[in-house]
Amino acid sequence: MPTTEQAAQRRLLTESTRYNTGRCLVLCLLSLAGTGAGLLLPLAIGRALDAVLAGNDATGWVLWCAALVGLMAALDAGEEVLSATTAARTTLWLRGRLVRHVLAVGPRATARFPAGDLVARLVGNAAQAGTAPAVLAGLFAAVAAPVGAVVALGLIDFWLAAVFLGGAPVLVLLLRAFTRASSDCVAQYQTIQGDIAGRLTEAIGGARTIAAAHTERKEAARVLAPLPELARQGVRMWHVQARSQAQAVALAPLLQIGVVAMACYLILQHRLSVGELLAAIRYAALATGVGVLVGQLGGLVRAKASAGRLAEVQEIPATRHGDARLPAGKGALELRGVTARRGGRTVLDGVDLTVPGGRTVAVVGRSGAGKSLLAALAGRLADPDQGTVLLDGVPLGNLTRAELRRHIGYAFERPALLGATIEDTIGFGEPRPTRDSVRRAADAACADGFVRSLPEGYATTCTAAPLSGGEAQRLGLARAFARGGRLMILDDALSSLDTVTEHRVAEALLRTGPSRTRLIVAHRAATAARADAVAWLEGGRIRAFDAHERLWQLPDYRGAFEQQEDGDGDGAEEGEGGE
Ligand SMILES: Nc1ncnc2c1ncn2[C@@H]1O[C@H](COP(=O)(O)OP(=O)(O)OP(=O)(O)O)[C@@H](O)[C@H]1O
Repeated sequence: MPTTEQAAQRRLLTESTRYNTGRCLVLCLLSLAGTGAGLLLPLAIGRALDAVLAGNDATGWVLWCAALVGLMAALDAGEEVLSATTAARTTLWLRGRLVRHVLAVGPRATARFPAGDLVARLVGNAAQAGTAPAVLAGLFAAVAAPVGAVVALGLIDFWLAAVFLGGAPVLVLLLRAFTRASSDCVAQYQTIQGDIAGRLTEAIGGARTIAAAHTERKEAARVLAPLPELARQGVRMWHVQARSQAQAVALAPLLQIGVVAMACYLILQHRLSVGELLAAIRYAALATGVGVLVGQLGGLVRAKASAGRLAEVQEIPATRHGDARLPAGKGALELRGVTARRGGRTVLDGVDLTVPGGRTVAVVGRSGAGKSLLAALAGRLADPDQGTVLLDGVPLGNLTRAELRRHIGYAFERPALLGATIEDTIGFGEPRPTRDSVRRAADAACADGFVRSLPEGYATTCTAAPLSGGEAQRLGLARAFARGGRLMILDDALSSLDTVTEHRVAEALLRTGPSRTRLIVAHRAATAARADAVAWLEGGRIRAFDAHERLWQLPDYRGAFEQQEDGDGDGAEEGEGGE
C-alpha cells in the first residue's frame, strides 16, 4: 500500500477509535479489571491451599476465589456486549461517512473502483474495520494479562520472572512474524473478495445480455474465476496462524517448565511456599498464554486491512466547489482549451466551444467521439484534465454546489429512476419542484399520458411500474424540465423516443424560451436539424461549428449519422450502465 494510503488508513483507525473514546476506555477498564481478577485468582487459590496445608481455616480465601470467578464472568459478559455494540456503532459511523464521501465524489468513484467492489468495501470491509476500536481495547487487555503475570511472578520471586523474561524475546519475534505474514494474505484475500463482488455486480447488471447470449455457464465461470486464488490465500492464512500457534505452543511449555523448575529450586531453598508454587505455575501459564494474543492480533490485522480498503476510497478527493454565484445571464457556455483523458487516451484534445446564451447547440460525432464526455464536462459531472468550462463567464469550479445544480439540468439516455414514486422520480433533486411543475414537466416530456394510466398515477411506486426504455427516458426528460435552470444538457436523452414523440418533446424543449441554453447530444439528423447550430466533434476536437443544413453538404458529416442511425437502439439495455 502506498504511504499516503497507509497514512489515510492510520487516520481512519485513529478517528474511529477517537469516536469511541469513552467506550474504549470503559472496555479497557473492564478488560483490565478482568485481567486483574484473573491475576488475583491464582494468589487466592495459593493462599487457600497454604491455609489448608497449615490446618487453618481456608473459608475466607475460598470465598475470595468464588467472588473472583463471579466477577470475571460478569466482566467478561459486559466486555462482550460493549465490544459488539462498539463495533456496530463504529460500522454505522464508517458506512455513513464513506457513503457520503462516495456520493460527494460522484461518478469518479465508480471510474476508480467497480461498483460491486465499492459495495463490498462499504458493506463487508466497513463491518470488519468497525471492530478495530474494540479489538484494540481487547488487545490492550490481552497484553496486560501476560505482563501482569510476569509482574506477579516477579513479586513472588525475582528469579521466577527472570527465567520467563529470558525466553520472552523469542515469543515477541513469533508474534511479529505472525502479524506481518497474516497482514499480507488478509489484504490479498479481501482484494480478491472485492474482485468477485465487482464481477458479480457486472453480471447481475447484464443479466439480460447473458441470458440472450446463453452464456450463463461461461459468465458464472468468469465471476468465480478468482476463487482458486481466494482459496489459496485462505489456506495461506490458516497456515500462518497454525504455524504461529504451533511455534508458540512449542515454546510456551519450555518457558513454563523453566519457571516451575526455578520454583521447585526456590522451595528447596525455603524461599517459596507450596501455595506460591501453585500460584507461580498458574502465572507462568498466564504469561505464556499467547493464544488469546494471536486471536486478538488476527482480529486487528483483519480490521486494519479493511480500514486500508476503506482509506483507498476515502482518499479519492471529493469534488470541490467554490463560493461564487452566477451573474444574470442566459446560460452562455464556454469550453476553453478543454482536454480530457479516459483509459489512457486523450478523448478531448484542447476543445474550444462557445454556445451563446439562450441558443440550442447539438453535439454530433461518431460513436466514441467523446460527446457524452463533453456533456459531462459542460455540467461538471466531470472535470477536465486541462482547460476551463465557464457558465455565464464563471468557471464551473468556482460555483457553489447548490448554484451549479440549480442552474444546470440534465437528462440522460438511460435515467436512473430514483425515488419511491413516479412523482418522486420526476421531482428528484434539491430544491424539490412543486407538484404543479412536476405535472407540467411530465406533460412537456410526453409522459403525463402514460403516467396517468398507471394503477395509481403519479403515486405509483417505481417498483410497481415497469417502464419501457422510451417511457423511462421521458421521465428523465420530465425531471430535467421540472428543474429548469439556465443550461439544459440532454445526453442522448431522446434516442429511445419514436419520431413523433421526439418531435413533440423537442418542440417543448425549444419552447422553453430564449432564457435557457440547451446542449443536446444528438445521434439523429432530425434532432441536429432542430438546433441553432451543430458542434461536430471528431478526433478529439471540434471539426466544425455551423448550421446543420450547411454541414449536411459534407459527406463526412452525413457519414457520422449513417453510422449512428444504423446502430440506433444498440446498447440501450435495462440497468446496464445506465444513468
Ligand atoms: N471511464 C472511462 N474509462 C475509459 N474510457 C472511457 C471512460 N469513459 C469514456 N471512455 C472512452 O471515451 C471515449 C468517449 O466516450 P463517450 O461516451 O463520450 O463517447 P460518445 O461520443 O458519447 O459515444 P456514443 O455516441 O457511442 O455514445 C470512448 O472511447 C470511451 O470508451
